[in-house]
Amino acid sequence: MSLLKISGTKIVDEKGEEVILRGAGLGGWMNMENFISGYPGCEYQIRAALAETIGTEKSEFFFDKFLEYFFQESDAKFFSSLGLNCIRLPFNYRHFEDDMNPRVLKQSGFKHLDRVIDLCAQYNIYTILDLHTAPGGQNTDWHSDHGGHIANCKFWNHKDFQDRTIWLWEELAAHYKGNKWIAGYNPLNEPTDPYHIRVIAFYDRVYTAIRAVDSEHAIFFDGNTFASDFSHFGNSHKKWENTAYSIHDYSTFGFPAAPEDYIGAESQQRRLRRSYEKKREWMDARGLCVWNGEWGPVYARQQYEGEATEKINEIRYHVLKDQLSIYNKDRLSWSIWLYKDIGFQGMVYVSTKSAYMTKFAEFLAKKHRLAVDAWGADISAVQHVYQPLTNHVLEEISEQFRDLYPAPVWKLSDRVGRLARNILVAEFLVKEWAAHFVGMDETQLDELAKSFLYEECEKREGLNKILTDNATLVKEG
Ligand SMILES: O[C@@H]1[C@@H](O)[C@H](O[C@@H]2CO[C@@H](O[C@@H]3CO[C@@H](O)[C@H](O)[C@H]3O)[C@H](O)[C@H]2O)OC[C@H]1O
Repeated sequence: MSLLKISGTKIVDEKGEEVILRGAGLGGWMNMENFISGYPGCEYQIRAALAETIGTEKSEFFFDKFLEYFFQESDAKFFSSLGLNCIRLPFNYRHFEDDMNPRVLKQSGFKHLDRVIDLCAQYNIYTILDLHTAPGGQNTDWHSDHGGHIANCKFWNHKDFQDRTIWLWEELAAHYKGNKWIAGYNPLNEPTDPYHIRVIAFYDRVYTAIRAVDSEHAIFFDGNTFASDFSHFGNSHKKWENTAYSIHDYSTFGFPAAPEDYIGAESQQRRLRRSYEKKREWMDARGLCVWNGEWGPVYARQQYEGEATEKINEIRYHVLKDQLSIYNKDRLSWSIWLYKDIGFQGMVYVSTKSAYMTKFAEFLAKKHRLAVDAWGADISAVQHVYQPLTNHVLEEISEQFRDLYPAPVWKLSDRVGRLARNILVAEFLVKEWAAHFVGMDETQLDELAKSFLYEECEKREGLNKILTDNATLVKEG
């Protein structure tokens, strides 16, 4: 067996036969996220708060146990039993480099990443390494773990952050060179470069750096603006070999803010397809390989949406199926977001009866009510608080100055409330989250982390069935 390669529009094996990668992202693990792992704000904030609250030793013990339990052999076995063959592994640079000790590799970063890559390999699952959080933060959102929202942020304006990212990829490429179960490297998740050209210059640099160390692994480049826009890429692809291009195909119909209930009407299907086709236009015009690195609806939860849960989720499954039928026709490789979480989007989720969910039940309900997680937020309970602020901006700022990048992806009305909730209010909740750990000993911390163990989790059967059906469909096709 040799490494997978990109050949024209396809991913191929050593015999030149097409391999369609179908799977999920392991978000919330080596790049923790508020709505996935169950806390407010950003990972660096809760790590600092927990260390302050219970001490560094206990805090590190908890996070290490969390990493250990989150993905184990039983997860790989289950995942492969569904007929899926690839896991995207998002990680945070902080596992490999300390901001106060830049360019010194932390070998400890490989402990869990190597473990999971090897476990997946044992079950014939490819992995794709995804740098989800780069030094300085490469996008406007919580998942690049920098605590701000400015698109023209540190990563794009300070060469040193880019240099450190290049250095990190050199180290990673040297470490993983030759590993046949790694399908490739995804050097930067969802860049948001308001000028659209610095991202291309960065890709040139990271491509050259990786290739100098590792000439074999495929590279998967995300489009700008949350992997949706390649319109400024021009002829850049001519410099990049063995490279595929990643779109993130989230449909508004799969979220609480959908404009209407999805019933599969012709106009809705057209909208679904159009939004997908627009993202891959640049690749299609040039015969390049497309990978859908993130997509998928979020789901209603009994504890929040009550009786409406089932009906909402049927609608979301309908969106999911219609997206898959588009992808199947195109023989598209995809990675659904998300393998495991606390119950909003994952194929597998932490049980409401678990130690973690019991301890945090009230706190998580408050977070939900305050809509402090931007992802799929239901803002109905707090809209009245933020509407005056939106009105204020509308009254005081003339139309010509309202469209701040990433507009039109971020609309003004979303932007004002979203930032206030997701950054400002969330910050006040960080210490409240950490306070739940006061007085816990290692046995109790272990128990809490164990809530994320596969054996303790529930499965989103409807979602898994649809994924399996489609994985098989394509194999037979
Ligand atoms: O870590 C992931 C993260 O990668 C992902 O990021 C979001 C992707 O979607 C972005 O909004 C979409 C932009 O395009 C429109 O057409 C879609 O309707 C929007 O959903 C969003 O701003 C990013 O944060 O999200 C989930 C995280 O867990």
